[in-house]
Amino acid sequence: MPLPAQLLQHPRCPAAGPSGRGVCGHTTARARSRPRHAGAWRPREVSTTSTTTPRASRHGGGCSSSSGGGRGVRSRSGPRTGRGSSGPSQQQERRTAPAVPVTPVIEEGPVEVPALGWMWQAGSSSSSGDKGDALSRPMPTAAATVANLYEDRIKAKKSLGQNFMMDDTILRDIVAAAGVGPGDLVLEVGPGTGNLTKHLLSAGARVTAVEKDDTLYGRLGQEYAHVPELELVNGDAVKVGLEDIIRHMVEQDLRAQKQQQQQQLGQAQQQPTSSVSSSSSSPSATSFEPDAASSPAPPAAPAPAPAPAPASAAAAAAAATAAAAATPKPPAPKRVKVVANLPYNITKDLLQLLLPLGDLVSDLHIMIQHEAGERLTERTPGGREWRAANIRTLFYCRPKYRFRISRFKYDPVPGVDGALVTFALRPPAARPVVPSEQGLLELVDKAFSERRKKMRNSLTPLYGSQEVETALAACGLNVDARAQDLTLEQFVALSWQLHRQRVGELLAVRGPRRPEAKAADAEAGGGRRGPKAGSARSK
Ligand SMILES: C[S@@+](CC[C@H](N)C(=O)[O-])C[C@H]1O[C@@H](n2cnc3c(N)ncnc32)[C@H](O)[C@@H]1O
Repeated sequence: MPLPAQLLQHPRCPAAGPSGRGVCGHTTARARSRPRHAGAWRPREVSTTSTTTPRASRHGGGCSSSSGGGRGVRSRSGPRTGRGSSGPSQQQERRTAPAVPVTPVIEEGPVEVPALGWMWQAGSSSSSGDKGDALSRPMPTAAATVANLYEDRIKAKKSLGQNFMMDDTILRDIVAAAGVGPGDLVLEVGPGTGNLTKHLLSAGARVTAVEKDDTLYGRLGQEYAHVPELELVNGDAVKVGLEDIIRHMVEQDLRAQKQQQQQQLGQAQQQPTSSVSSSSSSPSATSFEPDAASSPAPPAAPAPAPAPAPASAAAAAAAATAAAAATPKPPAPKRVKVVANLPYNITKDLLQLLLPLGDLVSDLHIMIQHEAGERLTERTPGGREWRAANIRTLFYCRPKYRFRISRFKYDPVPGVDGALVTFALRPPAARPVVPSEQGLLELVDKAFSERRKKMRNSLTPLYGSQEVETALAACGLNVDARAQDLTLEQFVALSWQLHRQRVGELLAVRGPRRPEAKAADAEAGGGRRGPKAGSARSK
């Protein structure tokens, strides 16, 4: 685990974990021998003085040993709009700040663990447009922010799956793989120390993050209090009502987009008006200039030409089209991206919650256990790893295994490696057509519940054995098939066939239906019909 030079393993650190690899990121004995911060992490204070030396910029707020009596990085930045004023020296500093890449500033000499909150100082918001300031400020590494937790004697909670990512390169890779860019809406589950959050924010996303741990939520809340791009929710992501939260994100953004569009329209309307009014105040001034120079008497202004009537209906249509093109389209709702280093114990529940939300969510990019990632992205039936979760996943999305992540990049070190997996969600209209989504999922769950049994036996609580055999045969499948032999398409065909058989039975009992009921049915079905029996051949 590469660490900044000054963040060597603390020899007595219990958090070094079983690996003993020094991933805890604690400070060296030298650094710790200095007066410990009253709290290495504090609510962010806004100082309007500019007294910071580069060294002091590493100190947390309130550290008695830091020059300027406050967090260097804060005092240096000056306020963002509405939060105090920046003195001339600060402005000068801002102008001259070199636009270096966002990398940790490694300094010589004794250092403290950098305080959390590397960039969200006044003037650093993406909305402020003042990037130079943010970029010139030291950014604590992911490892350092974790070390900061331990400095405050906060231990990682196993029950909450707290294995913090320690490698900024991986965090950047995740954000890049997720294609997060300016203006994107991102839901993060389990921000923890904010390690991933800060990379999402620095990519320009608006982030809503749900954290269950009260302590970590409290720390983030104070640190990012003045960051409008981040909204924090305290709660269990599985129970907090994620769908409502996501819907709210989309609606809020849509309102903001509409407001922005109206403002732009207002500005655009003002501009042509002023140019028209200036030209009308000195009509044809430019065109008459040469004549004015050669003749004392200005020529008479030509009579205004009558507005040309549209030569034809085609011209009128063209004019209407041009007018329509000039009218901006109303903004479209954005779909949300979910990016998270998930606690492994809630992966399954969260996927069940999020995969069906393809109308609101475009894709999930989640760090999960490597083995779980391999299983969920399996596409070939027949193996022991082919499960109900594969069918469900493929029904709702296209899963893709992106890259493996060594367990030694986390602290504490978990028992297994991680992986980044992407799930590109299908909007509801792009999913396979089935008689009932719930019915298909029940059929799949039941079929896999006793995977070693033949389906004509495992499905018996839902369907009779003969009924299943008939349906399998009608779909061109082996009547002895087991759940693990079938693809998603074959399950879809089977569910249609079973549905048809049931409807047929009902009709046989009730007798033929009246034509008007059939017509009503056809209308309700919207023309979306299932595949014909026999269209799904067994492999
Ligand atoms: C694996 S850590 C990831 C932390 C951080 N994002 C990182 O990459 O270092 C998982 C985070 O999820 C939080 N968490 C655990 N269970 C949760 C739940 N049910 N709802 C929301 N957050 C949860 C933990 O407190 C922890 O902060």
